[in-house]
Amino acid sequence: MIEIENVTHTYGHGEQSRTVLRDVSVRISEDRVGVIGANGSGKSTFVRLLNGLILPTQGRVRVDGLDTAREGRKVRQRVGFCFTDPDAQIVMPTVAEDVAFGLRRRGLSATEIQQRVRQALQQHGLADHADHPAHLLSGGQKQLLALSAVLVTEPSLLVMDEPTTLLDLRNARDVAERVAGLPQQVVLVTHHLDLLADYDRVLVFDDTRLVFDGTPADSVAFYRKLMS
Ligand SMILES: Nc1ncnc2c1ncn2[C@@H]1O[C@H](COP(=O)(O)OP(=O)(O)OP(=O)(O)O)[C@@H](O)[C@H]1O
Repeated sequence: MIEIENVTHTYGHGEQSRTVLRDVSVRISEDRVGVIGANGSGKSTFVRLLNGLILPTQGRVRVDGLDTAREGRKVRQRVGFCFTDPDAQIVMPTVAEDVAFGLRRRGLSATEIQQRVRQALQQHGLADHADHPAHLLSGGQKQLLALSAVLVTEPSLLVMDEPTTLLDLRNARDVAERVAGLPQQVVLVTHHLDLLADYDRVLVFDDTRLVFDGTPADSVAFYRKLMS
């Protein structure tokens, strides 16, 4: 369960400050939740609140009862985050090392780590690339690597901020289909509205506010009208 209570977020201080989210309150228990809205409307800021990457200036964010401001480490163990650009997430030289990186400090044996890494790579079509240099993968493969590196840690919530924006249509569909089949709760920010057709709920942001909250069809219709 995600609970957002009266959250306002302001970047910077004084004259340079900029409020980008205003008084957002929402409780999310559905498995598949989309987040849409114009550029700069506050979507990324909203989802970054969910794993404590950003702390609210006012209000409170809780994930499974854990306050992100007080229990950031525990929250981050539960909440996996995928960015638009997988290069921002790839930290190790080879594919297998990168997936293993997220498992450090989890108290697992080397054998367990190897097993989990092998399984994650198999699940996401990277089994043949385990020893390849990560930076030489294609864009689509890099996003699958980023996804594998997050999922290997077995989060209960997966937050994705426009993970298909840099991908061609085939790779975008591939990522979306993999995400659809996951056991995790998923919160997906996207401008690819068709990816949300089967989602349980879609939130629409506009100019710092959560302005609509409904089914994919209703939310997309609202958003299209907003943009016309
Ligand atoms: N670190 C920051 N410091 C100051 N302003 C920021 C920072 N990050 C984002 N902003 C501003 O906050 C506003 C909301 O940004 P945010 O990235 O949350 O929007 P978004 O809806 O995700 O946009 P997009 O669809 O373009 O990714 C934007 O005007 C942006 O310039």
